[in-house]
Amino acid sequence: MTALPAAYAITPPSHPLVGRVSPPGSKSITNRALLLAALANGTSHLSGALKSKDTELMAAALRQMGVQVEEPDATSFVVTSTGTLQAPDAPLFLGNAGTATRFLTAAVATVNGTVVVDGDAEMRVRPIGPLVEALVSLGIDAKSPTGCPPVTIRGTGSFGQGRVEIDGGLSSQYVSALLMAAPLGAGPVEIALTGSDIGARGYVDLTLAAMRSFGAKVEQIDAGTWRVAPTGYTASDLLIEPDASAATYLWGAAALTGGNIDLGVEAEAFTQPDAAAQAVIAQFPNMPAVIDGSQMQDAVPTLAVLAAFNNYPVRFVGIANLRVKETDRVHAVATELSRILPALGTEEGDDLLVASDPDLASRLAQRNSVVKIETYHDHRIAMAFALAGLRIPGIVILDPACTGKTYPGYWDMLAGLGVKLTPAS
Ligand SMILES: O=C(O)C1=C[C@@H](OP(=O)(O)O)[C@@H](O)[C@H](O)C1
Ligand SMILES: C=C(OP(=O)(O)O)C(=O)O
Repeated sequence: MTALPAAYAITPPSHPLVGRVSPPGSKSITNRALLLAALANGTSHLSGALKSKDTELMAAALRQMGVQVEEPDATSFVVTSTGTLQAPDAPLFLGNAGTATRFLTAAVATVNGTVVVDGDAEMRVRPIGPLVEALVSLGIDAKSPTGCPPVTIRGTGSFGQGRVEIDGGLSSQYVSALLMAAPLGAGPVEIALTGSDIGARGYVDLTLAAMRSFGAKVEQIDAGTWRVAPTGYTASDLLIEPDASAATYLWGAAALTGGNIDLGVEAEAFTQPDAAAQAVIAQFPNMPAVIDGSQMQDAVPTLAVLAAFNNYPVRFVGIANLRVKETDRVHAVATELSRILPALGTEEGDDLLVASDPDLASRLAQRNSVVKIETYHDHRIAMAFALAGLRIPGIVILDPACTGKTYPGYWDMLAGLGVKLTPAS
């Protein structure tokens, strides 16, 4: 792959964006399927998969633990495993992949030996304490001195059994991580939510569906309790659906330019939570005055950029845990919107207020200045703010390569729709 420039200047297209674009495979499902295939005895074929930094980091970590992960083509993984992860001879480095980091932290408790789960500087400030405490309550020797990675897990080859409580308020990934490791328990494992509600529950549903595809038996006891049988996993073939969070940029690009982009899949067909954003985008430029982002968190940067052009101001609520994603997204979105126009985005507590202006594009059309969008190593800030560049001249996206976390082909996709991207610095 050729290296991307330090920045891209976007020229607003003079035409609506029209065409057929297949979004890449779902990050969430790919990283679940890679892990579950590695925990199964046999060979699993995963097709429609995402190949990006986050999934390559997961694949590399599994290879480090003795799992054979082959890549016959650009959208497939073939995973062959004995169903048992081996102790790696070096720490697992998972960059800023939240899914890989959290899911593996629980799964490596099944290793007979010591595993260190670590990430980059950003991951080292993303909390993992509640998951570590839950593992400790199961009798697992897990330590994270800072409450963030690195986490050191000294496994004895079993995941334990019995009841474990977890507060998933900061991240639903803690709950998914425990659920996915639970079929490897010495006996049944009961996972119960405590404390604050989990953010996007749809991700737990995604986890349960993936587990069942690989033969797990999960019983829902009540709204916040699951009992998982100690079945282990069975190798399976899986066709992974496209990424719903990636789809939000395409729905957004079509809405902002009055175009029509065919994704080859209807919003209703997705099982991922972010597909709910399509119904909100469909109302553009009359999106609601209050948008609850709690059940479509990764879509909030997309919706917030659209909101700048909406007919009415928008308040985003239910988004407190956007502060512990790749970057503090509440702050990043407010800051970068206000770089476009002072006070366009503001924070009020954990809410994000967008001072929408339906005339924003025409008001800024004559402006001759360049607005350099800081992207904080966050793929979603880069992808969402590129949408602003479809309407406003002078938008420059710094570090466009950061989209490689989940959508390496993002800029080629925009160029393919006729958007002019000029390398800049
Ligand atoms: O389970 C998953 O696949 C994900 C859960 C969400 O994170 P949190 O559970 O940390 O909110 C989401 O933001 C992330 O991109 C993917
Ligand atoms: C929050 C995200 O990722 P993760 O938590 O998996 O790093 C995301 O992709 O927007």
